[in-house]
Amino acid sequence: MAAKSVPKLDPKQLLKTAGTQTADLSNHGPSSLSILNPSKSEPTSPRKLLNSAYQNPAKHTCSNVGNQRPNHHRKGSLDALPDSLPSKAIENLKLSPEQKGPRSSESNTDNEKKISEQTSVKNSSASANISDGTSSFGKTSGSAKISDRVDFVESGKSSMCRASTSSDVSGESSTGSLSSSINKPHKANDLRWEAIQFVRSRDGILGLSHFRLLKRLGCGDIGSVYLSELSGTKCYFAMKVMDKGSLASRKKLLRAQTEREILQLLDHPFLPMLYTHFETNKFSCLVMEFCPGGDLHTLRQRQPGKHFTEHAVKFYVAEVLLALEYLHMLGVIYRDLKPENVLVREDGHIMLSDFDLSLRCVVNPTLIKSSNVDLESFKKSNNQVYCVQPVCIEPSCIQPSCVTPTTCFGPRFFSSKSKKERKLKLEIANQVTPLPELIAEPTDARSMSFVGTHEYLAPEIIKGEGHGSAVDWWTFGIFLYELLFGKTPFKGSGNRATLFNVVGQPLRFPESPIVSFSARDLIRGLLVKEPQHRLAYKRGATEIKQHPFFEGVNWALIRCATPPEIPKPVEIERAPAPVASTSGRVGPSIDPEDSENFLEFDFF
Ligand SMILES: Nc1ncnc2c1ncn2[C@@H]1O[C@H](COP(=O)(O)OP(=O)(O)OP(=O)(O)O)[C@@H](O)[C@H]1O
Repeated sequence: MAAKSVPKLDPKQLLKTAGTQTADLSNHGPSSLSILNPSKSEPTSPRKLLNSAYQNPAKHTCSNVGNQRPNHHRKGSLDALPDSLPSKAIENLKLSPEQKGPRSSESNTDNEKKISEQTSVKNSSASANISDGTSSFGKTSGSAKISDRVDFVESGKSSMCRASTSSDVSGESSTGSLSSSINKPHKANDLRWEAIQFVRSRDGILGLSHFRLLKRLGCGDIGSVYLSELSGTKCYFAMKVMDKGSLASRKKLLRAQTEREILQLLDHPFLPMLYTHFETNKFSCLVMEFCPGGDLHTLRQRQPGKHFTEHAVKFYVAEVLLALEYLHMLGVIYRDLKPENVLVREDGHIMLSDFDLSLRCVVNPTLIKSSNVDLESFKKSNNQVYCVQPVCIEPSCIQPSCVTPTTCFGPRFFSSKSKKERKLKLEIANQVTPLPELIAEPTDARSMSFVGTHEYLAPEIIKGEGHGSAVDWWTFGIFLYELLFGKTPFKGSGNRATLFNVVGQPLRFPESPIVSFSARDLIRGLLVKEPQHRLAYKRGATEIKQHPFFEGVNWALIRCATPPEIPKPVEIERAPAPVASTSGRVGPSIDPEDSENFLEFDFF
């Protein structure tokens, strides 16, 4: 599913055409927020922008993707373009460098160019460098060039990483299972994890030749995903294989890098586990958990009436909500929620996949409500607010905000009181009051990018007003609607009509199936066109969790709840390697240097 940018449309014109006024389109959101680290790129003409941002779908067809909707241009595509771009859209595209987000609309081809230049420089230099996808997060410190996550990268032969973050690391990562399980504590007892660690400690390095590629599971805009076995272990993985040459020529290196960096951060039951990442001369490979249950879009098609029961929906969306909350806490705005990207794991629980459209930004978790003491009186007496250190810093975005000046690392609510008094008060608080409420989500981040899937695009993205984490709550509302009703609420006859509907048409519910009041009320709260009035805008996922729709959900134990459906065990065919291409080779074959198996791949 190709990620595409779509031109910004003039909101007023959109409204005029749509003929309905449900949103205050002149509202441009909080004005105090600005985009950091502006792009240095020159103004780009709309067509040029689109040409670079969109790839001709015909060039990148994927013959074996089973889960695509009939409307396969679900992300922005050329057929969404108005015949003549409104002047505002053109203005938008000519924003001064200060106003542009570096990844905006993927229009920032210069940025990607830089990456690609850096890559080629690195390619020609020492081949033993090890890339560290996560080290860019430490950039603000200016010194941390080696992160504790280097062990996820098996080889740096031709790293896609920025030179400044990887060039100091050389040699094979000195990983052991100890450091690995520190990085991913939830995987300490995972057999697949242990198998990877075992092979790595035995052979020193992991590469393509350690895997048998059994079957292509699907392909996306930046690579193909293969079911693969770590040879001789009966441990199965989903391996995403990306052709680096193709990524560079299509200016997708940055997207691939973003996805890898985000995957390296994750350790959550409803998000993919990246077991390892390695590079060959031609390919960049991500080895992830394999989800045999397919995706929720395909699963929905198999339900009676092509929609899930409310009970099942509650389960799936609750898990997705937790995954989004975790991502936001890491400073990741997901931006691409849709049933196709929610995979079903072996145990029936979900796994959110596909992070190449995600945006990383700064977060400043903030305590907004203490359980037993009024925050204002804290501020008066202590002038301190509970704030946790930002988790990550993406050079390409975004202004965060902590609502008040903060003292980081730990609550110091009672500094003026004696130790004894403080202890007592804390004990009482712990007994009788709910947990403190902490915002750890980038609710104020703003990006000007134009990415997503038409039916799921938030109005503020379409209007080009800048967007933040509230876009994930909009998409969450559309997602909830689609699972319940079997269709999305604003779908028009074509992509362009859909965009108009999203911005201008009011939300309506079909008469059937009958859906509870609380479900409709939650959808109404989420699908508010103005992000600042949308549910969860201020306090993030907490607001949604407290909605009556989720009454009875045990958030802490949801991973132990029984899923609505457990996938049938997959018969893993012992297909003899190599996997030959089925539809004529599109991508290059792997040469002997890349793999002893001489595999051939289809790409894109
Ligand atoms: N961990 C996994 N387990 C099972 N199948 C997977 C897994 N990851 C991906 N797939 C399958 O491979 C397909 C391609 O996935 P991929 O993430 O590369 O692209 P995509 O979701 O189509 O979107 P995009 O074009 O934005 O990258 C998916 O549609 C899915 O069916």
